[in-house]
Amino acid sequence: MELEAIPGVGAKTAAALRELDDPAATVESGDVAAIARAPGVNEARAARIARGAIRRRHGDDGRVLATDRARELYREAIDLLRERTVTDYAAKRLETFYPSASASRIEEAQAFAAEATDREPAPAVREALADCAPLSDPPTVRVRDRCLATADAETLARAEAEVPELSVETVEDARDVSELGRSYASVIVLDESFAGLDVEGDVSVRPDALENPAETVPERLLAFFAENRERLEAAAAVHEAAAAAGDPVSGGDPDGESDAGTDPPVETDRLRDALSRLDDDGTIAGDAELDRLTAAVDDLDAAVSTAASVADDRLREAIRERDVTIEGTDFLSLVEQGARVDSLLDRELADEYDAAVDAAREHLADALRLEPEEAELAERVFGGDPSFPVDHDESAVSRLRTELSAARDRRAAKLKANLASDLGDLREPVEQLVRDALELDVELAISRFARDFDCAMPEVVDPDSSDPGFRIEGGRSPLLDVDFAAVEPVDYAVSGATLLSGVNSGGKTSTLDLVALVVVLAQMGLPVPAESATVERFEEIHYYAKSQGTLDAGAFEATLRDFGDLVDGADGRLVLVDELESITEPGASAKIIAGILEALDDQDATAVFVSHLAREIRDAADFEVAVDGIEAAGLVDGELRVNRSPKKGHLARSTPELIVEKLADDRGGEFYGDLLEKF
Ligand SMILES: Nc1ncnc2c1ncn2[C@@H]1O[C@H](COP(=O)(O)OP(=O)(O)OP(=O)(O)O)[C@@H](O)[C@H]1O
Repeated sequence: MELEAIPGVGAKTAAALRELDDPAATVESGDVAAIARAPGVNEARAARIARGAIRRRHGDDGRVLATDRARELYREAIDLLRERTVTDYAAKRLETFYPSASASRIEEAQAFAAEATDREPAPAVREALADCAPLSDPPTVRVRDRCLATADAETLARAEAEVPELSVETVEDARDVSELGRSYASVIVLDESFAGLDVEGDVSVRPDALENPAETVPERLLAFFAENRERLEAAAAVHEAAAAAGDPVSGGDPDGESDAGTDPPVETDRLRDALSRLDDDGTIAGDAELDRLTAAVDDLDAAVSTAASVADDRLREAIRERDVTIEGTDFLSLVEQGARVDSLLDRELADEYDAAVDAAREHLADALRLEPEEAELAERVFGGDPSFPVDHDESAVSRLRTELSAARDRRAAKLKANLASDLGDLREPVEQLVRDALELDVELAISRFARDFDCAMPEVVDPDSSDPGFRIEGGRSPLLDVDFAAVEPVDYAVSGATLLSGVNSGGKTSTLDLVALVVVLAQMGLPVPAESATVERFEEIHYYAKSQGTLDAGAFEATLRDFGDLVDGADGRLVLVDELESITEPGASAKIIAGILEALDDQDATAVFVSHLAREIRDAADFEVAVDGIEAAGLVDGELRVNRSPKKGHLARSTPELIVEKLADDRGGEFYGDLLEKF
């Protein structure tokens, strides 16, 4: 696939995406986190790219949201969903849902949403999701004790690109290799031509080394798992919590094409076991023998010096308690030549000296927890010529250190290789494990949204169906300034162009918001806050909010031009307009609105114009304008009692009319009666 063919992907972004393992498949997968691994692509951008790929797949290049207010409503819908996510990932991923005019896209999203709404949002799962995040790639680890070697320039370039962790050295012959063997603990020769090579040291010829990075640089895998430990444990916990809640994470994928199977892609116990063998810095953890050898190397110098002190103390004590007879000649030589007492020690305190040396050896072996064969080496550290304080043999210490370090490195390398081989099997499945957990957050957000606002999956019908326009039953807008529990259900259906009249604060604007929200959500493929809804698949949604007061001539002209464009090819459009009359004086407004309505009606657009001038517009129109009304049942204690569902074919009485009527009833008299007649 040409990446540049995706809407919104230019040459630069395409170049960044090509850095991904499988750019086309990743972009197509809709996996926002995976796309965001491309250099310089953040998650918001990744969501746009994923959306672009969806559009391309469905040949969906239209823009349904045609006005600022329509876009605002979409943002509000997205916000309601995002508030219900736990992870940042899910919040971004929700942005791949957009109102579409493509039947196949809506169906695809509906299938995903339908499965999502079946999910039971269990609190334990939400809790487990808190630490979930997409996997990240750790920075390249440099491994200094191993190198790759080749005589071939091409192999060299490939090796440098594929195994940045290791130095790649050029060799021409066995001598070069043997030279490397002296500088590196191990050398891996990549050329077949060196097969059968017999040089000293840990040198192997492995032409397939680049194909098996897990073997060549187990550190890479270990670093990956160490870096992602918390995320992996969190993802495992999500799977377990979901299974415990009786709603296991299935291997759903972001395209909504779920596949069967409810077992997590990785046995979580196996993953935990592997992780427990790994330290946070990518080294081996939890191996007693490795810990012993590491500590022995680290503590060697300190242990030698305490062992010497132990011997000194023993000897000091022994000397203090002994009467030493010293011959005159010895005494003379001591006094005259400053001779050392070593000879005396040897002669007079040989047993005590031996006991002190034994104590030092024992201490060293105990302190370093040495194995018998190591202890043999350690014995040589003490026991040279008698001296006080007791001396140790530095070269024996150094030999012991070399032995212990080599044993430690051998042990670590073996464990690393074993662990890397276990982790290698998990590398792919854990990607799925984490992705499924994060996708579950998306699903649960949709499910919670649907539950919180008593949603139903709408029917989205073809524009040329027998039932175009929209029909909402029991719609309750979550965008109102009242508690959702207090929102009164609204039934409203419109096919063609209609005026919506009604008392002040009757809920006209709220009705437009509800219609826009339901249509936007329906075309996103999501459930809508209504008992049921049928919505035409609109090409475009034009929602104009109430204008703030009269416009000056220039702004008025611009607005009129907008509407001129709007009525041009209006077929398939949903037009929602709130009190357009306020843009200019009432008389002119009525004529303009009548004209626009007429043009829209002619073209089979669906339109709702909220207006207080319904009567005047109807009078100014050359066709039978449909008028619906939000009716007040009356004024009770100065409060309006409103039936929130617009009544079809009904011009609602205005608030002033209601008040005059009330006065006529309450007060009686000619004036109020005459006034009422004028309405
Ligand atoms: N379905 C509903 N359930 C409960 N309250 C509602 C509902 N619809 C509207 N309201 C309440 O009525 C208030 C006024 O609604 P809205 O602004 O939609 O009326 P309006 O008819 O457009 O008013 P105006 O003619 O002044 O523009 C809202 O702020 C909300 O508190």
